Amino acid sequence: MGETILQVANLQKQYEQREIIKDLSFSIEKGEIFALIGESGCGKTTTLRCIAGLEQVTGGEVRFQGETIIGPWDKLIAGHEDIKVVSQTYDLFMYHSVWENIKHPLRTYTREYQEYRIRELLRLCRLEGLEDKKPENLSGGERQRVAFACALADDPALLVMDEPFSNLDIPIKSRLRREVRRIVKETNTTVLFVSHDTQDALAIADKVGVMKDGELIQIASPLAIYETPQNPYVATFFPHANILTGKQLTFWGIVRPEEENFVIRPEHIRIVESEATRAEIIDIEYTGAQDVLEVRVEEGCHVYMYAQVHQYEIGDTVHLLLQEEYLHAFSEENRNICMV
Ligand SMILES: Nc1ncnc2c1ncn2[C@@H]1O[C@H](COP(=O)(O)OP(=O)(O)OP(=O)(O)O)[C@@H](O)[C@H]1O
Repeated sequence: MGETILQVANLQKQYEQREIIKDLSFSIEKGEIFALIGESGCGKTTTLRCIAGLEQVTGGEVRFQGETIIGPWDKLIAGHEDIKVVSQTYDLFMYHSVWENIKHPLRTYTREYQEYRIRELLRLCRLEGLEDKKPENLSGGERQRVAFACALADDPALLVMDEPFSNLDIPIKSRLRREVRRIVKETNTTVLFVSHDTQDALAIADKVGVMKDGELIQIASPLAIYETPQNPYVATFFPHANILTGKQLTFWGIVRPEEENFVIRPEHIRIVESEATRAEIIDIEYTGAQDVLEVRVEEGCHVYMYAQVHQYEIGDTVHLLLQEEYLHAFSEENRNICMV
């Protein structure tokens, strides 16, 4: 077990009598990347702001490096000097060079240290050659890296990022996610970030917390969140999840308690040559690398699965194999927590 750097205990936050954060508890260890994911409006940004000391909490406590975080009502300058927040808009000085931007958080250090540290950050964030440019003339991905360099400059104990990849195109996003993880691990920085994109969380987090209506409904590794979601809500946060009842599993000859609910991922349903379960393809979505098939097994029982592109047509009859070893059952008390 590593050293716990942040502990959130029974956090609550109300705005005008409305409960936004109900009762939130989790902790982060030093060097860990923690992703908070959830639908729009579920309270992710509010949680980040409470943790960073930018909002007054209504109840509970945030402890950072063993000390209680003080809210803005009790502090002249809101926030904590060892927690750096990177906002969705990056907050850069658009008319000053990249060099000047990174120098700003280092202004209290000696000139020699500033030079050394800026060069190190330019290398780390792959910004060499861009130091004289102004952010207004950079691409979205480059701006994001500058914001990241600025946030890391003063070596914060905790980096808090709100939707860090939301304004980026998909190819840039995927590369930047890998870069962020590399930099964070290289510098042993602790990161808490929020996203509504589950791919962000799977790609870079060590631990994921899924939020729903101001509560955390599961905290686990990306693998466990994907493979053993606690309830249908978490399961369907990832595309094309198949939620099946025990009764529907009998179409595949699988015998399980009829009233139980299960999830099976699309990659674990396959088309086979043998006379297995018959089904009809009712829709096909071309995604480039593969086709997503929607297949009707029986009236009221449709599943999603993946196939090679342009191999099938709508109306084709196929035989399906469901890999039973990948079936995951929801417990009774969690089975009804679904997406609305
Ligand atoms: N200062 C405020 N005063 C009143 N209500 C607020 C305030 N800030 C946020 N809220 C409300 O709290 C709820 C949660 O907002 P929050 O920004 O935390 O959600 P979020 O999960 O980060 O959403 P998104 O993914 O869309 O950014 C929303 O209904 C929002 O309208």
